[in-house]
Amino acid sequence: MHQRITISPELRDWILATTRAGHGVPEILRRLKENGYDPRQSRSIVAEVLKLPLAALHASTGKAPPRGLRTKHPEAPDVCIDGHTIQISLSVETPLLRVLDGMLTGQECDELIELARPRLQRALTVDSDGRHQVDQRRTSEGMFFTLNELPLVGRIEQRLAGLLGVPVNHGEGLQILHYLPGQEYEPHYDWFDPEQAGYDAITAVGGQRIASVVMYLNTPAQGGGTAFPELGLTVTARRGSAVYFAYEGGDRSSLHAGLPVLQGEKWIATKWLRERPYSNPKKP
Ligand SMILES: O=C(O)CCC(=O)C(=O)O
Ligand SMILES: [Fe+2]
Repeated sequence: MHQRITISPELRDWILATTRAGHGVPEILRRLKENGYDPRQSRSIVAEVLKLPLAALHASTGKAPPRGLRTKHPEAPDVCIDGHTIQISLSVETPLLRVLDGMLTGQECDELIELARPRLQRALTVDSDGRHQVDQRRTSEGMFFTLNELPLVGRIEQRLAGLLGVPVNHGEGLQILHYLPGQEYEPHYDWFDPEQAGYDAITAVGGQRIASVVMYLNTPAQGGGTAFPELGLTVTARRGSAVYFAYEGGDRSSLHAGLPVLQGEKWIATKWLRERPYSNPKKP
């Protein structure tokens, strides 16, 4: 399991001393990079030690923080969209996170699984040049629906748009993932690292990702929850429920993982949202 990012007293002292000596954040980030620190982690560490909002550190990288749309965060107890009621059963403010019960009906879950099953392929991740690649950190199988590909997909996308106040075309195509026992998705961020070589290519259309919704299509017999190690929180994978989390400007507390399935299998549908229009919905 991934450890919470720990900041050694020496590193903390060095950051404070370097700041007091008159060096700015860009210089501190440059020196950390020279010393082998991952830039995304460095920004989080510096933000924490200097008590700066993480988004402020984007300025140090020469990349603008997201300036497009932001999601509206659903508020407890319930939200009703087109006659479908979703229960907000847990709310966290940092990171912005909501557990959504009844996001999908049991029948919608079953239908999504059956539509996806014949189209599954080894799930990929996006590499530093913006290309999709096989990755040992992600051992599940998956597939993507295009936007509004089928009436069921379109209905779910409309529901998410209503719930989060972001038009459907800000969404990437719905991704279905299937995990077998032992399979997992190791801790990661869904937002793109501005320091990453392929950042400009990945964000050229749609801009930065601002939020994710992971919808559980079945209840694994054991394991398979979504863990947020910075919070010490694991969201139970339960058929029809979902976890929504937002991370505008890059938020390291949104670190999360699909825990290994211990028994049975796990199916999820993930929707990633961008700050600007990303997809062209298929006309119904
Ligand atoms: O499998 C999970 O619970 C998390 C999936 C996830 O993080 C993703 O699809 O980005
Ligand atoms: Fe993720």
